[in-house]
Amino acid sequence: MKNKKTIRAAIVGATGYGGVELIRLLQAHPRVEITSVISSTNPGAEIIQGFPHLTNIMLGTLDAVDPQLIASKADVVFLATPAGVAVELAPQFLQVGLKVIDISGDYRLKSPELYEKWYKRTPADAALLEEAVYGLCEVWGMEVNDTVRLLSNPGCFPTAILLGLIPAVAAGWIDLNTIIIDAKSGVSGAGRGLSLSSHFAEVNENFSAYKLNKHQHIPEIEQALTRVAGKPVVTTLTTHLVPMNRGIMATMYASVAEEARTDADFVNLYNQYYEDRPFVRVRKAGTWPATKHVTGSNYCDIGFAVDERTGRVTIISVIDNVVKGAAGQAIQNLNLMMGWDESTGLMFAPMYP
Ligand SMILES: NC(=O)C1=CN([C@@H]2O[C@H](COP(=O)(O)OP(=O)(O)OC[C@H]3O[C@@H](n4cnc5c(N)ncnc54)[C@H](OP(=O)(O)O)[C@@H]3O)[C@@H](O)[C@H]2O)C=CC1
Ligand SMILES: CC(=O)N[C@@H](CCC(=O)OP(=O)(O)O)C(=O)O
Repeated sequence: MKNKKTIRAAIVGATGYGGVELIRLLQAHPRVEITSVISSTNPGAEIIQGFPHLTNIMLGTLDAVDPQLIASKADVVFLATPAGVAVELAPQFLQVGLKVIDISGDYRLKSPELYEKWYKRTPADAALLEEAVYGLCEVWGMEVNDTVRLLSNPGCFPTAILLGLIPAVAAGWIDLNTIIIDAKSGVSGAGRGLSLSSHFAEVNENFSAYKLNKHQHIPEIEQALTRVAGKPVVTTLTTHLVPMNRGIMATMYASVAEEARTDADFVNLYNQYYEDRPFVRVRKAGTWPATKHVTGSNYCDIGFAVDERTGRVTIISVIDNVVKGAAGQAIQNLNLMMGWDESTGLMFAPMYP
């Protein structure tokens, strides 16, 4: 597929938040044609029936989940489906020769036992878990190329958290035993399905913590940090739901090593680490990002505050969960798989206000 001028893409889960965002971004991508949008529950329906905002943009009807049909129409398939679905579907799509980009958590953990423990589901085939490439572009983008058949897109919280922590961990600037992560997400992170916890009256004017010490992103974060550090890393993550549609803010705390004394030290380190990476923006010392600074975009913005009094650093990292945390990063990975510039079709500014 490398350097092919254009490719044809199919989207499974096209009626969910991640899938609809893939439609929005891919329809404006200069080298991708969306040739199939797929629904397991409503094949045959017109896509604009449920999504009037796509009027005049996306025509046609939803296809069924039929690997042979999809392979006849597309080169690559995005899976924007709930946990457990890609375990079943990815092997079928690979079998018919499609490339697979999975935005669920099904292929992120290398250990089947860990997946079973944290997701409480049957894990994917161990050989496919081994084969899947974890596409955190700014860190392991060099592994994403035309040989990749199965690309596992990082989770929304892990994307913000890992981009915020990895340069400091790689440099040995923070004490690995002291990392605490406090993260907040807008409600779209929970998907489009109805549930009591995402009900307006439950979320509006409210701020709640959930899945304490049980969040499925904990092993994903630890797996990545362990890989970077070269020794086991464990961490505490508390996730919160905040009354907004999009956005994740991850606030990380850790004790700093002697050589990392000031905000400016961190700014320089991160600017070096992310040099030439178009989607990470490091804030100047003394200024910090807010979720609105990245809304609707593929950016991750990061800022720092070193406290000489406590010897700790606070790192703040923000993303749009549906873009950089899902559809945008998935397209960034597709660009790398295709040998295209990683920013192709993704260089739009955030929405403001
Ligand atoms: N929302 C977010 O910010 C992020 C989400 N993710 C992950 O991405 C995935 C999708 O998330 P999101 O879009 O929010 O979820 P949604 O619940 O909004 O959408 C999921 C879609 O999957 C489809 N689906 C459900 N079951 C099946 C099945 N058995 N076979 C095929 N399709 C099925 C449904 O469409 P239909 O009924 O029409 O088939 C549904 O619209 C999840 O794994 C999520 O954890 C990752 C990062 C961020
Ligand atoms: C607000 C909210 O509920 N967010 C979800 C994000 C889930 C997600 O994106 O799941 P995977 O990355 O594991 O696929 C959560 O915290 O579970």
